[in-house]
Amino acid sequence: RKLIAEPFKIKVVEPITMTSRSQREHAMEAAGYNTFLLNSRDVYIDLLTDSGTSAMSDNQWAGMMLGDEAYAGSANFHHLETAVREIYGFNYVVPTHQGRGAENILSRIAIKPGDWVPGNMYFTTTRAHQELAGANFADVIIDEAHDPQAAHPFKGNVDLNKFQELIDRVGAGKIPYICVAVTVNLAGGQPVSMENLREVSAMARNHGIKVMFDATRCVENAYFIREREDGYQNKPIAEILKEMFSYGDGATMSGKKDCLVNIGGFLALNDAELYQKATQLVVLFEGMPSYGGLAGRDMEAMARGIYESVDYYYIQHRIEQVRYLGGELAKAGVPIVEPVGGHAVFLDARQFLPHIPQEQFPAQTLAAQLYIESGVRSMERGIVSAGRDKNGKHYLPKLELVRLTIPRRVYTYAHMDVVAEAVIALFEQRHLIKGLEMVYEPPVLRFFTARFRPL
Ligand SMILES: CC1=C(O)/C(=C\N=C(/C)C(=O)O)C(COP(=O)(O)O)=CN1
Repeated sequence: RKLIAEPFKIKVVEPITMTSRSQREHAMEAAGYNTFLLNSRDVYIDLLTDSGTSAMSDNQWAGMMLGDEAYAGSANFHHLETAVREIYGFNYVVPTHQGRGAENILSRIAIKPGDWVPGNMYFTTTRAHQELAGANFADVIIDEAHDPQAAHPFKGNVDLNKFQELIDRVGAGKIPYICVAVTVNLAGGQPVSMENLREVSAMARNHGIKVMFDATRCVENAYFIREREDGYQNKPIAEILKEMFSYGDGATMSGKKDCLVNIGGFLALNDAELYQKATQLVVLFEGMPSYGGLAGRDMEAMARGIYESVDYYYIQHRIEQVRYLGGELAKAGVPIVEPVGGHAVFLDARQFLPHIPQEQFPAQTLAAQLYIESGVRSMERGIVSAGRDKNGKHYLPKLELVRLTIPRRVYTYAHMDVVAEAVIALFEQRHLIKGLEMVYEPPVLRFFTARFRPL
């Protein structure tokens, strides 16, 4: 594969340092074998998340100097509003401090206790806010999404039969909206096809059910449509994105991913009445509707990031770099989720460590061991992230994954090679790896602060 050179040159660098194995063993033990609890200074290559960890451009940094910090009516808010209207096509924008700020508001204004919210697989904070507002989450993603080896080109697709079955079972009146994530993080950064969006939108609208996107990685989704769907081969990314969102009524957005900022998000809506309800709540949780918990400079950086994110050469490099890492691992026989997703390579911890039962947290174990081996930080996306159901039983997800999440415009191919070498070295000695037991379990979103020790 001919490497696609970075479509940027480096102007500022942030030195990174390598630690010794004994330093890493002590750091991992002190962090309770939870990579979320490691200190950044002890991490060599940080693949914990692509959220808020991307590099801003000189254009965005210039925007930071143009912060209109007026409490109300900031010029930067109007820039953000214009960018959302132009690029995503939604009428109204409510800025929030990040994605979950928007999820909180959407859930509270749209959900009544006892409602059902179907979605293409769950995401942790999204489902938490839906359940907090009294909804039941229903997974309506196609079966292939739960099979790490299924090579379906659009594993994020909604299974229309599952959606219809839910409507028949609970009634459309109990379903305020369907949440369509583009891409699907926990399935492995998997996209939804335009055809599926069209069909989901038609079915939802026939029943008076709204379509709300989780737009967090929507540009990556647009790239996969351009690459894999007939009729979209040479369409500009911005045009594909606009069509995607034309099938929905709004979106929650974590700007910390595809808007290329370190903090920021928004709730976008088309319905004036819903927007009015959102403005009544945003003042309670985030701030005035014209800043929503963000400084003017942050809104400016996000507005500029929205325009930059639809540049073909930027997104082509981003996706191909992730795919390069996946390819290096697959070539060495390391089990990964196929096809390689948009923002990360997901190691299949079940196949990597078949001798470790799910109750001994194989993905948590693998992430901890990879850090000790190499200083590379990754994230557990398995039974620990899935948490417990209302009756206190562990959810037992089919996907027990370790996510190697690639920040945007931060690492080079040399870093990808170092990561691949480390994972392959660990794979060759995988039979020596032992499981973990959980010694501290928080009640909500336990994966952030849970602690473990080796068995
Ligand atoms: C698909 C999706 C996400 O991936 C997401 C946050 N993701 C994180 C933090 C991640 O590491 O994947 C959020 C929440 O966004 P927030 O971290 O509050 O800006 C919503 N939807």
